[in-house]
Amino acid sequence: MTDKSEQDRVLIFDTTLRDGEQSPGATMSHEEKLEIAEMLDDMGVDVIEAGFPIASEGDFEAVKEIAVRSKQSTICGLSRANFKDIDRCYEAIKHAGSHRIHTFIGTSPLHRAIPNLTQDAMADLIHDTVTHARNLTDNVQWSAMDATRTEHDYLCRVVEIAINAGATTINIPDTVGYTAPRESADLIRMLIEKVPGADEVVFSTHCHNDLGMATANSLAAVDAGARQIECTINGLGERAGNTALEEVVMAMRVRNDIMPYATQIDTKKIMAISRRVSQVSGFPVQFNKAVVGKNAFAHESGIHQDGMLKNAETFEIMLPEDIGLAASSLPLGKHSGRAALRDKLKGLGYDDVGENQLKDVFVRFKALADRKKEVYDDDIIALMQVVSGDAINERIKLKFLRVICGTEAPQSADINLTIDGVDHQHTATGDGPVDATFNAVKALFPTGARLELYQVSAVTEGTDAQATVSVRLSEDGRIATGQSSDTDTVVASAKAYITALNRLQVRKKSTPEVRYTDAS
Ligand SMILES: CC(=O)SCCNC(=O)CCNC(=O)[C@H](O)C(C)(C)COP(=O)(O)OP(=O)(O)OC[C@H]1O[C@@H](n2cnc3c(N)ncnc32)[C@H](O)[C@@H]1OP(=O)(O)O
Ligand SMILES: CC(C)C(=O)C(=O)O
Ligand SMILES: [Mg+2]
Repeated sequence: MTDKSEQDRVLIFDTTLRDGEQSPGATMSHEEKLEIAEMLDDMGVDVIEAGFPIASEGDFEAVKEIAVRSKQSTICGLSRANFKDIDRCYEAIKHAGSHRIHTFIGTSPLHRAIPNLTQDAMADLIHDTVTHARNLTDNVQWSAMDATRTEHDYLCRVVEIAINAGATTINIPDTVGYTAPRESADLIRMLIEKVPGADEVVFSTHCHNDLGMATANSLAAVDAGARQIECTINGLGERAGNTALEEVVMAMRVRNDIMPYATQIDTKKIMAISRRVSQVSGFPVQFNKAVVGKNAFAHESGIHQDGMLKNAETFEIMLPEDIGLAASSLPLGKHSGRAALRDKLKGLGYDDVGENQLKDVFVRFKALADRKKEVYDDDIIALMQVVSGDAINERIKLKFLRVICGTEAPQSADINLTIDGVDHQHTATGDGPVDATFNAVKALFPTGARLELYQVSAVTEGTDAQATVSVRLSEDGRIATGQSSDTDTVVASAKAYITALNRLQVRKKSTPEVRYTDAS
């Protein structure tokens, strides 16, 4: 493999604050833009496109302040092909230690029709505007909007004009995400080969993701000679978005054997900025998004978890730490196996779980996982409590429970308990479904037990969370507590109440009479 210092440098041009912000609904506040710009600067982005200064007073002020505060990144602003835009852009970016004017115009037949310009008239406009920009600064980027749908001859002609007028970066955007990897590479290669002066400038690629090929198209362009990738955090941007920064950067890092290019991005900062951009833009990152998705380093299925526990390289091609993630995760769910459960129990401090107990908890875990999307740590702890509590005494067992509740009183509970091996059934009413359930239990197993405490807590997240119910009963100075977890709060309440009753029986010598003996 080539030494890093000898590898071709690919510049990372981030346009989260310009193209990214153009996504409907992604508008960021002034302070949020400053914060994101600072994070981009810190992570080593070469060029930050901070905004479109002519667009609004707010955009102008944001670009200006980002320029003032910039440390190492070049600060760039966008402008159309007219002097007014370019002047306004320069006013905003000139405060940066390193700044760039980015000017563009749509060169394809469809886009030439927007300002209604002939090929020649547009060529003249490009010459004049790039020259104007170059008179203001020596760092000028020119973009041929919709380049991938522009006639090749015309594209060569206007690229040459822009170079001769002083552009230092030539950007070849796939504005509507229309190209494909081979074509993307061929276009850049063709321009570099054919346009006089092409070797004097940096060719840049700016891809959109309408067909899901933005990352592939950008990397193909780099392979053909482009040395700047325009991208955004989380792929934010117009319509289906832009090339995602984290994807191209990590692709070149992970597959450096076949893409021997270097960037100066501190990849450990990827996760933090991804989360922040998601928060400030209000655009959630899809769970299975490459590199930064919630599931990108998570494995739920048993075979994968087993593999991961034996060697993480079996199912992961990059280290989570390399993108700033503490560790991979092995969330437990219905597809998980014993290996992951054992590992989880260990992690939770259950070091001495024997094979039989593991078997028992695994059966309960699978049953729970069938009812829940994800089984959380607290679910496992709750299961372990049930497993160890079960061994104590189970005179009373819950066999069946159905409650009727809602706005119309009275609420009722139809319960079937197995008491000392015999089934008993009773229906009771009460002030709410839990009260009705407790009344039904009391009717079947009458004791003098007093309810001292009833507490519900949602131990896991979501509407399918497990509720943990704690019940404390007292009788003749003796106290017993029961705790149970279930996705159904009333079921958890019944089980907790019964556990407490069972424990109370262990603590007293006499056993009460059972009032109802026949299950219906
Ligand atoms: C592919 C891209 O991402 S391009 C960037 C897109 N981003 C944006 O448009 C966001 C910021 N835009 C804005 O705030 C506004 O559109 C402004 C301030 C730039 C212009 O606003 P308005 O003057 O009201 O014009 P409007 O938006 O209605 O139309 C765009 C005008 O710019 C012209 N235009 C579009 N692109 C260019 C260009 N590259 N160079 C010169 N003129 C252009 C259009 O022909 C049209 O001109 P017309 O009004 O003479 O018909
Ligand atoms: C302004 C240009 C570079 C653009 O965003 C595009 O063509 O997609
Ligand atoms: Mg764009």
